[in-house]
Amino acid sequence: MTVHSRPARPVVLGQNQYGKAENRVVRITRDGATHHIKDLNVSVALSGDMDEVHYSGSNASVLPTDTTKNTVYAFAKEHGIESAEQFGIHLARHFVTSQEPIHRARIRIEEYAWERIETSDEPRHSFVRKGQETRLTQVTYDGERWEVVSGLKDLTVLNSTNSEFWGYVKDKYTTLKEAYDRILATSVSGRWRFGWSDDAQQMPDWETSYEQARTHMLRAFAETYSLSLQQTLYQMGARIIENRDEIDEVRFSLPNSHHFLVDLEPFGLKNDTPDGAVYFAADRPYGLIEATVLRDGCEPRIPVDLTNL
Ligand SMILES: O=c1[nH]c(=O)c2[nH]c(=O)[nH]c2[nH]1
Repeated sequence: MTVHSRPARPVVLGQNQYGKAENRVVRITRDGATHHIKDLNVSVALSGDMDEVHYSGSNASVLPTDTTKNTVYAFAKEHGIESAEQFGIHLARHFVTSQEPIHRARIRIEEYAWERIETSDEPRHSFVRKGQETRLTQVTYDGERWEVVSGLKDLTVLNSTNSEFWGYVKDKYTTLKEAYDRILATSVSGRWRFGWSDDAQQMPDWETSYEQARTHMLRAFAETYSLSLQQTLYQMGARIIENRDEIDEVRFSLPNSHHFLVDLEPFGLKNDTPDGAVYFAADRPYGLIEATVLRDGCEPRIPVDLTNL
């Protein structure tokens, strides 16, 4: 009888790779009052001597995908993110040179572009995602009266400081730690209703109105020292009502896009340092904060559920 170390197989393993996909890394670098942001989605795929884990389940050559995730966050803190290319090269070299069974590393990175929200003065820690927003309007006419509701959706904004959240109700299910310096980020969905309702009235300049409402809203987001997203929302609406006579009502639906400070202590790295930090940008679940802000004496007419508009 011939003894084979491995039985002849009618089936063999082909190309394979593994790793952690879509690590959402936000790196804030603080240069005094001026902050810089790098926002990446990093996917790691490793391959090499990985036959055994597939054939027998032996994990002896497997660097856990969880470790590849931790490496991405630790490198973002330790070495910074100069560019997506430089970051990808650094990671790929690390996996191939530090682990004998790993022969190839493929790092895919999407980078999300942000630009600064310009305010009249420092500090500079407010950003808006480039080219994301959609402008909206709804016009209704019954032969006599007009109703115009305009607005936008998918306008993503972020403050890298000047946001706290504490002093809230705590019951037996509350585990949230009070935050004294957190990232505040949201994707704004907002509608505003014009006071113009009949042909005898002076019609607003729609283009100027949109530009100005957007600018006032962004400035209020950037300039509010926030104790909650609810407070920031109110300021954004109030700023539009105060500055734009043609607008009587504003409604916002604001997802609270949570950014969690990554615990890098196990790797000997202090994350929350004066020169900045690395965050995990979670996409769900998210807090959802919604409210209407009105000119005093005006009727609320924008539907509560913005998806119906
Ligand atoms: O700004 C916030 N408002 C909340 O109501 C809330 N709830 C929560 O868990 N985090 C936050 N943040």
